[in-house]
Amino acid sequence: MAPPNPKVKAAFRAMTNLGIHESKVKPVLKKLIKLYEGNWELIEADNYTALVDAIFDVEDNQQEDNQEGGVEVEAPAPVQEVRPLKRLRLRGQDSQFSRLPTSGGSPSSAVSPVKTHLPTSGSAVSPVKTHLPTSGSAVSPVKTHLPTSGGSPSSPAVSPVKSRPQTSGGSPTSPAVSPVKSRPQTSGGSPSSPAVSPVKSRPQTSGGSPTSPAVSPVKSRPQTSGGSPSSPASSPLKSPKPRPGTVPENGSELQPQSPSVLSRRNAVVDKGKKPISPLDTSRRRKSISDRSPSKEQTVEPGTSPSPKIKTPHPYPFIIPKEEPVSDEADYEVPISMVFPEPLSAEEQDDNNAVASQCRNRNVEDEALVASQVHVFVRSTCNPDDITKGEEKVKIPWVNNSTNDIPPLFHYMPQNTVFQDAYLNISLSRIGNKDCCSTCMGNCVLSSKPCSCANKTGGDFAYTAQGVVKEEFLEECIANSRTQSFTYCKECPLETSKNDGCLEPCKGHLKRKFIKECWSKCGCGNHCGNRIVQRGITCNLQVFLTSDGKGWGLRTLEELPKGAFVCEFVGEILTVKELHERNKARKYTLPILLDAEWGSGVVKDNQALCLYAASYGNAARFINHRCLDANLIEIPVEVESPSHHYYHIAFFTSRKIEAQEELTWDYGIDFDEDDQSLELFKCKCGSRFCRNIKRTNRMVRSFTAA
Ligand SMILES: C[S@@+](CC[C@H](N)C(=O)[O-])C[C@H]1O[C@@H](n2cnc3c(N)ncnc32)[C@H](O)[C@@H]1O
Repeated sequence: MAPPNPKVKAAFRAMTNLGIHESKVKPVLKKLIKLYEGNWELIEADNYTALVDAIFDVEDNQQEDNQEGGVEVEAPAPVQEVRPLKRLRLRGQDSQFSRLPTSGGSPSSAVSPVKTHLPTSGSAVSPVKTHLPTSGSAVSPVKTHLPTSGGSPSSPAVSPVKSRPQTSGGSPTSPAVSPVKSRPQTSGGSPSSPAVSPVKSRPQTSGGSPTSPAVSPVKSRPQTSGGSPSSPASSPLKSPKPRPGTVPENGSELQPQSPSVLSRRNAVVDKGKKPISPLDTSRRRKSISDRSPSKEQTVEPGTSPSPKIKTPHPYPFIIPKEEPVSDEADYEVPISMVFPEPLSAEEQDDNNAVASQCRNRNVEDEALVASQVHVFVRSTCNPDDITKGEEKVKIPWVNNSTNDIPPLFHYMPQNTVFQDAYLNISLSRIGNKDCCSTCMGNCVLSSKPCSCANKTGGDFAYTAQGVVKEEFLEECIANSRTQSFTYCKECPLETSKNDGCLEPCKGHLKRKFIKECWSKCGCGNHCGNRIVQRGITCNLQVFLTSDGKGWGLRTLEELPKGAFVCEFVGEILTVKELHERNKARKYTLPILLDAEWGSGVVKDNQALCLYAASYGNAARFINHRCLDANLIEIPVEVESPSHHYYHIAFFTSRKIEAQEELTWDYGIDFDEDDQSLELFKCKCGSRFCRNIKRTNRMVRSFTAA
């Protein structure tokens, strides 16, 4: 028999000093060693906080289980024993994850007990108790079963916490927030930087208070038949009131822009273009009629073609490893988890610091990192599903080349108001022309276009097969390339800056809208004119790109031309909030929901944008490609009869092969001469790359001089 590991002995000793008996320590320690892949630094850090946490949670769970089953709970441990453990655990929670968002706006104390099962190296399944934020006080108990490392071929590595594949019963809730469309920017392209968000706003209502915390349902997700009452997906979009500037540093660097974007100086860039004045046409894109059929380099060598195939472990802390603790059989280790709520700017900083420290493994305060990492890992980095069960499909992530993990963010399946945005979505505002209340079944199969189709332009945008019609799609693509703009007399973006320096409107891209049927329509949820609102249905995967763009999103299945991939989801901000955020955090370039701004009906304080750095969905991982990207964004009207608020949906602009990276043209103008705007060095690889052209021009002019 191998001599006892001195680290194990030291751990026992430390626990004994805290009054915890060896018998309680041993099984938990064994699990922890596996969970942390034998990384003793994490276990020992902060006087064995992780171990104490786990032991404590085991006890908690045992007690809860006993209570649930009506069984007499064993006598509580002496107060002296328990207190120090509680403190340790609570301190960690308080530091970053204790306050949970609720749809009601106030930090919620309510949590949804969700049972998940931790993967184990053997066949045993470890039940893990998680506490998820709820949209209200409702609690939805959800049981999840994690595959064991040996059992599930789909598990690339053992994940500390496995969220269950979504289900009809409704997913656990997620912290509410709302997306906004911004553009990616940033110097150097941080792989950890979050994302972008599209959304569009509608003409504000004159009576509505822009600052009203009114909650409006933004996006319904009809397909979750069971619809958890606590699911934020079905709840209004009002988020709690986090402090302004809650964007993680790395997230703030990622805002892609499509419809419109802000520069660091708050200059508007539409479709990624440099601020353009009505008189300045020089910066507009030239129309290119033939789209390049070239495909992105997509398949990462050695990556799994589908989530079903086992891939090398992407995360260093979660891979079980042989450890000489004991030869006892694996057993269940319940661990309590509290999911985070939107973090304050400071907390975001802390989190980002933790994440980057984890990556670099070059930290000054290992103890701090270690004490936070286990919570972070459990709640955020499930390699089997970044959505935490919020979507109908799982979206795994893989990284076969480095130890990097995806950036910290809160997965959110639908846009949610950050604070002041007023959406004014109500059934009473949806008139007869705005819905097809007398329709039945599937509108798309009808020979006559319904009212919704009329609003789309006289015909349905979707075919009976559920893809965007060729003609409609081609028009959208052409519009995005030729860039036709409208201009405000007084642009909400400029006036909301409130800096005494009113600049002319930079222009807002004209777009073709799709109007989908919705709840006030007579048709059913299966109606073919309800595509975007059903959410993601294709198999996607987040992966670390091999060409320096950081993380990217790819499809694991072949997608036909015109197929819906995902919506751009993020926080819904007013442009005023956006400016405030930009003051607090430089380099943020959100996307504007500016479809109606040129009409003059949108007041400054009602103009909206989307911001996906902190809260968003899989779209935050979509990288930019100049001109011949394989996705096109199309604004989609679902629940709002005007274009004050709307959704931005990504559809394939051509057939896409399985394993191809999904890309979107952020609309960046690499000729940007605004010194305050830091753009990443484009590595899209397109032969139309605007950055390459710019570089070539610079070289030429340099040589000429
Ligand atoms: C919306 S995020 C996309 C996801 C991001 N790659 C990540 O790792 O989180 C936008 C950021 O990705 C990087 N990026 C996107 N497209 C790129 C490109 N074509 N070339 C270089 N970097 C790119 C830039 O850092 C940009 O700020």
